[in-house]
Amino acid sequence: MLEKKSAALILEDGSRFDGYSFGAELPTTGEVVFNTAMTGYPESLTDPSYAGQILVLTFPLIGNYGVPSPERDEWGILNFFESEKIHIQGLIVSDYSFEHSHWNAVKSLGEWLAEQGIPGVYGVDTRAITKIIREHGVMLGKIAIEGVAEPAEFIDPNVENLVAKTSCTDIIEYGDGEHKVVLVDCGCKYNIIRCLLKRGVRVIRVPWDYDFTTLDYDGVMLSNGPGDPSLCGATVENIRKAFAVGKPIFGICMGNQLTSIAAGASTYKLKYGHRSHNQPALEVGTDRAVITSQNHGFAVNPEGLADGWTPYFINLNDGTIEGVKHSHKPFFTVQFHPEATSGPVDTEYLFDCFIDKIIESKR
Ligand SMILES: NC(=O)CC[C@H](N)C(=O)O
Repeated sequence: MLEKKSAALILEDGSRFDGYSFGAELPTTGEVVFNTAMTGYPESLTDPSYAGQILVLTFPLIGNYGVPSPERDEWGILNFFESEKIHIQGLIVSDYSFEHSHWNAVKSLGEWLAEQGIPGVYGVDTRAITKIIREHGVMLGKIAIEGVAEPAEFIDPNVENLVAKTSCTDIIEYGDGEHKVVLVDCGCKYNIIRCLLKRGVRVIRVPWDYDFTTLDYDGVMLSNGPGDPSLCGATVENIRKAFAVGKPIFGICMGNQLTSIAAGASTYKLKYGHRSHNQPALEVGTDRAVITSQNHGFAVNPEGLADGWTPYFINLNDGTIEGVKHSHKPFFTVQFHPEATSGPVDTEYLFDCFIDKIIESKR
């Protein structure tokens, strides 16, 4: 057992939660968000959409299965993580498991956080923190560590273009499948690439602001990504050009928000985000609901959507828009994660719909 060092999460409203440090002993500041999923911390921590955020996990027992091996698949993609590094700013848990056990674990969660310079706090009531955020709305926070100077100010990560910070900077190609899909990397999760590759796609991953309409492609995949969608004007311009090209477009999360903006809608910040594995979404015009994995703090206001565009899914908890689609063009998007990892795979069929649209549009 490590020697206990005190650490605390301090919220903008002055509330303070005292616990102990694990991971890197580096104070930090960021936007405090909560996720209610019971599993998937290796995937969540490496999801680039969490950039700038201090993540609070409501499920109490965390770290019990350690951190998986960094093995890669034939395309060079890490098998058990969603990107190359941890993207969260800090981690807050209730009951940290000092002793992990899993066939595939190569280290503990605390060691992994320490290695990557990310602080963690354990021994706090993460459900109490969540209740405060739900009442007050999303807040900034600081992690303070005993014996180390506290960050002077609360810093809001969303004023920066986090997509530009997490996107690739060069074009990367994966696979040799028959369908050429441009993947616009706004801070892409690896499972989007895996879901495309296993469906016979050659993936051409391009930076967030790259004018992909100059390339030869069969379809466009717009990825998830961190921060405020209204800061990604360059991507929105390129999506408008892609509307004119007319080839299939599929957007996920940030990709949904940017497509909706390109189609005339706007985005706003939710009181607190949707981050869990059990968000119910209704397919508009049907009786079919799907259980979805989500991780977003912004949402689409559909007012202003151009003719032909309609909401695709609606969140059954709060009625927010969970995607848009075009009535006669092969364009559709979702706010949730059909590539959920971890999380329910109910909506992975949407990748098949995308491939079907590509096949149809090639005819
Ligand atoms: N996962 C995502 O793509 C999130 C999109 C955006 N950053 C939001 O929080 O709403």
